[in-house]
Amino acid sequence: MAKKDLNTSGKTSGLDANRKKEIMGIIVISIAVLLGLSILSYNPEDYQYARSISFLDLFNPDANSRLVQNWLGPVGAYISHYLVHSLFGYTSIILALIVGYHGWHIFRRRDIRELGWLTVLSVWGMILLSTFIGWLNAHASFPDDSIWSGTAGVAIAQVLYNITNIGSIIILSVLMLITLLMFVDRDLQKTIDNMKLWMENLQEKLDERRAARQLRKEEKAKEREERIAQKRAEQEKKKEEQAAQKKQKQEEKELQKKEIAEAESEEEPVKPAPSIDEIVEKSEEQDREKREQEKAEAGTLDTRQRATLEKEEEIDEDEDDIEVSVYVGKGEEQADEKDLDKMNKKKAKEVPVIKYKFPKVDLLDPPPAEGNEVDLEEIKENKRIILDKLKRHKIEIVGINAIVGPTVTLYELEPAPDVKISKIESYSNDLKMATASKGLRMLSPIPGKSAVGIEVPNSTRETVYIKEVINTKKFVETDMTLPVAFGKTIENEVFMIDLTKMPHLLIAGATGSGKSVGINTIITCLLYKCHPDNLKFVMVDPKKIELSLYRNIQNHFLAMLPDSDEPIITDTTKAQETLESLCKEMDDRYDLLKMAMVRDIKSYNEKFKTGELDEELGHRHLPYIVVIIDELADLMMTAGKQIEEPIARLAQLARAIGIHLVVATQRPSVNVITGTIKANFPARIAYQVASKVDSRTILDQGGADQLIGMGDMLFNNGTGMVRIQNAFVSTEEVEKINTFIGQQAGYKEPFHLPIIKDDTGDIPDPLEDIDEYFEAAAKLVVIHQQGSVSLLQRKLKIGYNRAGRIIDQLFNAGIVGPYQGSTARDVLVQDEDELQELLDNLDEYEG
Ligand SMILES: Nc1ncnc2c1ncn2[C@@H]1O[C@H](COP(=O)(O)OP(=O)(O)OP(=O)(O)O)[C@@H](O)[C@H]1O
Repeated sequence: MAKKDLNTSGKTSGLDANRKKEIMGIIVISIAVLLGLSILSYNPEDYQYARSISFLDLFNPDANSRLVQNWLGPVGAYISHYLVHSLFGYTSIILALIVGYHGWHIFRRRDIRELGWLTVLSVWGMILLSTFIGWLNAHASFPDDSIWSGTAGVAIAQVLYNITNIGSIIILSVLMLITLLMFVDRDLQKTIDNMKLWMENLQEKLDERRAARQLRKEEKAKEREERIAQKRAEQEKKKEEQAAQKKQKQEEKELQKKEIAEAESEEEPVKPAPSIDEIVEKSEEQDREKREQEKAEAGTLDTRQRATLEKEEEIDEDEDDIEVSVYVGKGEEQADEKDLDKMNKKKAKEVPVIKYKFPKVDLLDPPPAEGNEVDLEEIKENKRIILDKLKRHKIEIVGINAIVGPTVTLYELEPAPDVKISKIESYSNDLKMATASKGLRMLSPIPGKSAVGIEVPNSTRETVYIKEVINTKKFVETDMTLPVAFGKTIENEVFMIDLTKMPHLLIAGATGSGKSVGINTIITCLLYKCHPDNLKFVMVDPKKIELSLYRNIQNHFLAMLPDSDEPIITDTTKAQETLESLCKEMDDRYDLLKMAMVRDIKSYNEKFKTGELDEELGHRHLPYIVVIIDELADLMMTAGKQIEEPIARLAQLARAIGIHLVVATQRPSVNVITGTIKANFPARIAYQVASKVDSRTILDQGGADQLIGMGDMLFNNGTGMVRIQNAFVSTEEVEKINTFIGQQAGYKEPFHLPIIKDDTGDIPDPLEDIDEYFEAAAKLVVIHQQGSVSLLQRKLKIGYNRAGRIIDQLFNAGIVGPYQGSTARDVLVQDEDELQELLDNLDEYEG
C-alpha cells in the first residue's frame, strides 16, 4: 500500500516532478559551469574577432572562428565580454557560482526561495567587490588591469570617489566588512558575540598555556632539586665506598705482600733484567698511582681534617645572628724527648762502616711553654665584618665555621642554596680591605664541600718551632725513606712528605719570604732521620752564604766532584759540571740496577746488603743523593740551557735511582722556571710571592700572592693544595747540628761523584791530578790481570769513587782497556817489566 503511494506520489503526465527538478538542476549547473568557463577564459581580443564573424560564418567550416581564444568560442567571447569587460570583471564569477548553487538546490529538490537573501547578498557582494577593486585599480594602480573589476566597477568607484573623495575607500571598506560579516553570519550581534567569545577563548587558552608552562617549570625545578639531592647522596655513598675499597685494597695489598714474601722465601724465580725504560716507567707508574689515590682521597680529606679538630666555642651574639663554631686542631702527639735519640742510636749501630752519632733532639730550641691563645674577640669581629660585607652585596650565608691555625684562621662559609659561589670570590678585595689584613686567600669552593673558605691572617701569629715538628710521634715513628716535615697545617697537624715519593721539589718565594729557612727545615729533617751512609747532599749555593754552614758535614753528608776544593758549589761552571756528573752517576746507577735485575734503589740496596751482588762487578751500596739548589735564577741567567738540560734530565729519570732535586728560586719567572723544568717537578712549594703572575708560574694558580711571609707557604703536588706554616729552624740550631756531626770522624773524604770525560774526544793528560795510589794500583792490576774497581777498593782500602777514578787514569795511561759494563776491563800490559817501562816513559813525559 505504502509502495503504491510512493510510486504514485508526485507523478504528473510524462516525467516525474522530482526527475524534472533533477534535470532542471543539472541544466542550471551546466549553465553555471559554461558561464564560469567563459569568464575564466576571457581574452580582451576575443570580442573583436567575435564581432567580425557573421552569423553564416558560424556554419562555414573554413571560417576563422577558431581564432577566438575563449574556451567556449564566439559565444563564450560574447558572454565574457559583457560580464568581465563591461560589467564586473572577474568578480562576475560570483554570478556563475550563484547560478551553480541554484542549480544544486534545484537538483536536491529544495525550495530555491530559501536562496533569496543569499542571492541578493552575493550580487551585492559582487558589485561591492568589483567597485572596491576598481577603486584600487584607479587610485592605487593595483591591480594594474581593470579586468579584475570591469568597467562598471571602475565607474561606480569613480562616481563614489567624486562624491566622497578619499572617504570612498573607507566607505567601501566598511561596507565590505559588513557584507563579509553578514555573509559569515547574518546576525551581526551574534557575530560580535561570537567574536567576543572567540577572544575570550583565546585569552583563556593563553592563560592555560601560561599556567601549564609555570607548572612545568616548577616541576622541572623540583626534579632538579631532587636530582641534586640524589647526586649528593650518591657522592656521599661513593666516598664511603671509596674509603671501604681503599681499606680493602690495602688489606689485599698487605695480604699479597705477605704471600709474595712467603713465596720468595721458598724460591726466588729468575726474572729477566729490566731495561732503564722499564725501571723509569714502573716508578712513574707508581707515582701516578699514588697521585690518583691521593686525588680520590682528596674528597674525604675534609672529614679527616675535621675529625681531628676540637670544637672550642660557639659564638652566638644576637638571637638572629648566625652562630660561628670555632675549631682548633688538637695538635700532633709529642714523642718522648729520648725516643728519637734511642731509635737513631739503634739505626747507627746497624751501619758499621763508620761510627756515627745522630744529632740529638735537645740540640733544638724548645718551643715556649705557653702557646697562643685563641682570640675569640678577633674571630667575632672578623665574622661580623665578613657577614656585613656579604649582606650588603645581598649574599646570604647560612652557616659559618672558624678553624684557627697557627698563622691564619679559615672561615668556612656556607652560602644559601641560590647564592653563586663565584659571586663571593669577586668581593675578595673588598673583604681584604674590610678586615685590614695583609693577605686574604679565597677557597671557592673548599675542595669537596659546598662551602667557601676565607683565610684571614691572625693578628698574632704563632711560630712553629722545628722541635715541635721533629719531636712528634708522627715524625719519630715514620718509616718514610726521606721524611720531610715542613711544618703545621691549619688544623695543627704536622705536614710530612717522603721526598722519594715526590720525587723532586720546586720552591719559589720572594726575598725574605722564608725559603732559606724552608731549605734548612728540609735538610734538618733529613739529618735527624738519615744515616750518612744512606744520604748525600749536593749543595749548590750561588748566593754563597745560605748553605755555607753545611761545609762542616762534608765528610759525612756531602757529595762533590773529586777535583773540587769547595764542598758547597757556588760557581756556575762547577754547578754545571756537577749536574752533568750527577747525570753520569744516574746512568751508572741504572746500569747497576739493570745488572742486579731490580727496579729501584731500595730493592738494589737490600740485595746488595744480603751479599747477592758481586762487588767485583762494580756493585756498591747506593746512598740517596739530594741535590739542593738555592737560587736557580743565578744559574739560569749565566748558563741557561747548560743548566736547564741536566736538571730536566735528572728530574725526568732520577726518581728510581735515588737522586732527588730541591730547587729554589726567588724569581719565579718563566725564563727561570721554564716549561721543561716545570713539567718535571710535579711537587711545588710557594712562599709569599710578589704577584698573581708569579703565583701562577709556580702553582698554576693564584694564592701565593696572598701569603703573608715568614714561612707561610702553599704546597701543591698536583692533587691539591695545602697551606702550611713552615717550621722555624734558626741559624744557631743549624750550626749546633753541623758542629755535632762535623766533629765526628766520619769518612776520609766527601762522597765523590764520577768524573765526566772530555767529550771533545781528546784523552785528558794522564799525568794531571794523578792519584798517589796510581802506581800501586797499576801494579795490582797487572799482577792480577784484572782491571776492576773492586780489586782496588779491597787491596788499597779506598772508596768506590776513588778506585773508579784511578781505573779511569789507568785507562788514560793505556794500562787497562775501556769500560765493558758488567765485566772487568782488559789489562793491556802483559807483565811488570812492561809496566815499568811504561811508567818510566810517563815520568819522562812529566819531567
Ligand atoms: N718559618 C718561619 N717562622 C718564623 N719566621 C720565619 C720563618 N721563615 C722565615 N722567617 C723569618 O723571615 C726571615 C727571612 O727568611 P729567609 O731568610 O728564609 O727568607 P728567604 O726567602 O730565604 O730570603 P732570601 O731569598 O732573601 O734569602 C728570617 O730571618 C726569619 O726571621
